[in-house]
Amino acid sequence: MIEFHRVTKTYKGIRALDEVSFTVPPGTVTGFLGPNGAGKSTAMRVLAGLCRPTSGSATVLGRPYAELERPGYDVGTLLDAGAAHPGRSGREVLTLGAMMLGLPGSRVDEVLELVGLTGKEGRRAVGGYSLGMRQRLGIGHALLGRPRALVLDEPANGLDPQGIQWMRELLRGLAASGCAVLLSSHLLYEVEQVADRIVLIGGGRVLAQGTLAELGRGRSLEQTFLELTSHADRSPA
Ligand SMILES: Nc1ncnc2c1ncn2[C@@H]1O[C@H](COP(=O)(O)OP(=O)(O)OP(=O)(O)O)[C@@H](O)[C@H]1O
Repeated sequence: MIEFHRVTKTYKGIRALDEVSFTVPPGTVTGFLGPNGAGKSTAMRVLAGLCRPTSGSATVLGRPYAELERPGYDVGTLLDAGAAHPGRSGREVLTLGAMMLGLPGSRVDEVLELVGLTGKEGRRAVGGYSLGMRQRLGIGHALLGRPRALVLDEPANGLDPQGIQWMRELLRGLAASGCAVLLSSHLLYEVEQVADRIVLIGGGRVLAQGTLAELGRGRSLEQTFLELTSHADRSPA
């Protein structure tokens, strides 16, 4: 379970998040949507312990990230596909991640297979990877510890149609095994295919949340998105 409880985050003069509350239940994929600058990445960074909320709490399995005893096994995150060192190979990036979690080398092979970076691709330097390959590596890194919650910031960017289909099946499979998946994306059609629930934010506030059917009431997700976000202004910090 992922839970945001009245999370506010202000930067100098900017209220990036304003009393944001929602949950991502286990066994679901929750699509996290909002226009550019809505606050999605900030919320995910707060959840992953990369920045502190000004007030409120964001928790995984009932605890803030910093208080998790085995964070790599509790929550996997992909927040920036460009974060891996460009001089390391994909296999080296995953090997370092596995070592930090105390996982055997066989888990690296499993994950390389899972994300389709086997053989030569796994041995290439990440600096030479396409965006789609970096996303696959980032998803693999997030999955190393078979976490019970997964936080993915725009993982479909750069994936080709096969890659998008692969990711859709992967996320549905993870949710079926009980994982709580929070997925941000601007690809509304894709979110419609994979998500059980939607949280829509704009101007740092939750504008709507619920199942696709509850939000849409017969409209497409795109129509709902455009209608609800057209007047979302940010309140002053
Ligand atoms: N480190 C920072 N310092 C100051 N302002 C920031 C910082 N990070 C984010 N912001 C501001 O917080 C607001 C929310 O940004 P955020 O990146 O969370 O939005 P987003 O929904 O992820 O956008 P996008 O869809 O464009 O990725 C924006 O106004 C942004 O400029």
